[in-house]
Amino acid sequence: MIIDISRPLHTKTPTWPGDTPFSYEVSWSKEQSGSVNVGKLTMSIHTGTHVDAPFHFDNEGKQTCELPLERYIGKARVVDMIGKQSIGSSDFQDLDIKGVERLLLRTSSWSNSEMFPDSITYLEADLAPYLAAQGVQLIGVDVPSVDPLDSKKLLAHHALHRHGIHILEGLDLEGVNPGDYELVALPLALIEGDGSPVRAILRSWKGD
Ligand SMILES: Nc1ccccc1C(=O)C[C@H](N)C(=O)O
Ligand SMILES: [Zn+2]
Ligand SMILES: [Zn+2]
Repeated sequence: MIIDISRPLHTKTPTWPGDTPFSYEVSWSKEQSGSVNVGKLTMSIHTGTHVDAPFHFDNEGKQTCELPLERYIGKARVVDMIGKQSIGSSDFQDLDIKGVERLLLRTSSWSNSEMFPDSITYLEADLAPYLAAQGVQLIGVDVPSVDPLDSKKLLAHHALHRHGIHILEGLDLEGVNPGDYELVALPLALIEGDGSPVRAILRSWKGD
């Protein structure tokens, strides 16, 4: 069974304040072309469910096509982090995540999916070295950013990047039970890019 953990993209999908609104239109209709409807898509890369490429926050960082695909496909653990203002290494005291390569955090802090949130559960800068020591290589969150929404320094983004942890944002983890799954969330083959929208799905893990 496939669990779709992507947010739907349509004109009501909230965008980062000030960023490009989402739009899809048939720019060349079947009547006009004589054969097909042809669509045109305009959106920010950071709308809905997406990956951040390091170039998003580092001019020297890797762009989308340079992202290693194996990070975005494989065994992943969903953990419950509901009701926290922020998440640091101490929040993992009672959890054993040793050897978990892909970690998805269910914060449930984006309550109204039709509105951009006012505040979200964010990651503390001390989390990245802790996660890296456990073997984590990809972190996924159910909110638009791993940092506080008003952050300019993006401490969590930079710390995760320094520790080789890739970032997946804007997941929909409502109703997903904690546990192990297979994750697929592949970025597009954009030659240039500061990230990419993804179709993110989970499948039940069928054993190692
Ligand atoms: N789309 C934006 C427009 C303007 C300023 C920031 C953004 C971001 O998306 C940054 C965010 N920290 C992010 O997680 O990727
Ligand atoms: Zn982003
Ligand atoms: Zn980000």
